[in-house]
Amino acid sequence: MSFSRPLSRASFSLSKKLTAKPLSTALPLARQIYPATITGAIRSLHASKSKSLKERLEELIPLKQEEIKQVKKEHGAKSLGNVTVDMVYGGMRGIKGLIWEGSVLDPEEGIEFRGLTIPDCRKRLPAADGGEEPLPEGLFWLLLTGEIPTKEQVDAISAEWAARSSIPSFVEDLIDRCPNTLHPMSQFSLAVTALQHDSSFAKAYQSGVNKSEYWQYAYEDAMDLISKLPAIAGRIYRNVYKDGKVPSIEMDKDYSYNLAKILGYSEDKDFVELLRLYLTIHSDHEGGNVSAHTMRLVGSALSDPYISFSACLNGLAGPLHGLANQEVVRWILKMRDEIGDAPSDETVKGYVWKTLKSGKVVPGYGHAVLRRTDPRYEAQREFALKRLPQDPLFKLVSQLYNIVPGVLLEHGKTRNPWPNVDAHSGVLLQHFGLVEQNYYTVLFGVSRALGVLSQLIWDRALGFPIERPKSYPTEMIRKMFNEQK
Ligand SMILES: CC(=O)SCCNC(=O)CCNC(=O)[C@H](O)C(C)(C)COP(=O)(O)OP(=O)(O)OC[C@H]1O[C@@H](n2cnc3c(N)ncnc32)[C@H](O)[C@@H]1OP(=O)(O)O
Ligand SMILES: O=C([O-])CC(=O)C(=O)O
Repeated sequence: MSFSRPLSRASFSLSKKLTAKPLSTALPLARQIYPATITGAIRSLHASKSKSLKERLEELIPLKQEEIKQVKKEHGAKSLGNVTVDMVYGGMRGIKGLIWEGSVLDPEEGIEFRGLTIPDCRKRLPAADGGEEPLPEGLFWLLLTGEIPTKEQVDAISAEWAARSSIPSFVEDLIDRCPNTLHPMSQFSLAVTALQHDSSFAKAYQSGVNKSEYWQYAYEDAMDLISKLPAIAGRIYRNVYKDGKVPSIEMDKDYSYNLAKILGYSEDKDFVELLRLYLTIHSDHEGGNVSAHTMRLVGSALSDPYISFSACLNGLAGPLHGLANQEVVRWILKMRDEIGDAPSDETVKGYVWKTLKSGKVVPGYGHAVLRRTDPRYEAQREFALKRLPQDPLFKLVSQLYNIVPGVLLEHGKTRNPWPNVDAHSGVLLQHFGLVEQNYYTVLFGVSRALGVLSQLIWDRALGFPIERPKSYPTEMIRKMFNEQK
């Protein structure tokens, strides 16, 4: 196996994805799946310029309800594919069992947010004044409506999120009482659960509100929760790693700037830009990943958005999922300690083999669905090549990109030898001085809120039922098929 082969294939994907495309050719996957919705959404772009997000949703919900009624009438009895015994034992891989409106993941193309790839989003979503990267506020609008908002609409969301950002003092106390040794993700999940105290959805349900109105309360909770995440995430960071003093939010600044400010890094424009990109690209990855699916499952019991999101965060905190970004940096730093910061390719190869032979995974590589370099990795690599090309850890990450896929192919087990999003994110944060690896998944969680909460609003608007798939014990599977012989 030549070392250069994996990178050249990845580079090919990169250059292919970065070629400027008109929107009409940038949407092949989405068009196959929901042509009318996407085309309709694009057509309606101009009509909706003066609307607020909630007003626009009010218009879109009855249309989507009607569309689903039609789809069920026309196609309700058709099969989406077989479910084999292997699939059931294999983590349900490949079973088409969920509806998720905001994004679709194609193994070869990567993620599309309402039909837009990551390069499309970086080109088309509004950026901050003087900035280049998309504002996550715009991505949230896109996920919810399928439309690209104007800069004014995005600014309105920034202002609304800043206005809703304060957290109750008992939640501050709760975070302050956590020992510094409690993992930041556990503190995060705990604080989000406590915010449930003020859930509009839970209160409305208790007061017996009509189910046709559920989405409005889910919307209010989602907006409040997203708004409060910087105050929570920032407080955890300042308590665990700094002096415990939490800077205040600025009402006229965007979400990423404010998060950067609370963390203590807003002076560095490049860091703020990184955060805008980071929060955009980590937001959504269709419905089957552990965090999104957990959100859907828990929310389907009409658990309110806060406790559903807290469950989602607990899933994200697993090392095979979001926590992998922490594991990647730990693994790279350990490698540097063991073999130095300018190792030969052969020495790096030996370190990767040592990890595999000790029965561990190589963090940041492989994916349950993707069969190419993750476009989120590519976006971060592009950011690094432009803004920190000489960073020594970035150089190690690039060297690993050249070597790990070849080793994993030779090892012969991993279905996808290419890097995923987590192989890159931590090294960028390290560059800007945010070196505390255990904190990284908290930032991932802030971003994931945008995807899972936008879908939860739709779940309530569309009246999706409680999730309850069928299960069997092994003994029954055996008997079922033995009897057929
Ligand atoms: C945001 C995200 O969640 S992205 C994913 C982040 N996670 C990581 O980077 C952790 C490292 N990667 C992995 O563990 C896996 O590739 C996962 C969890 C992402 C996907 O898991 P799967 O869909 O089961 O992967 P796949 O079908 O390729 O697994 C086949 C075998 O290869 C192994 N494998 C997969 N990836 C790797 C890897 N990076 N290093 C070593 N072995 C691997 C699996 O553990 C499995 O081994 P087993 O048969 O002994 O159980
Ligand atoms: O899609 C997955 O299974 C995991 C992932 O990359 C994500 O959730 O961002």
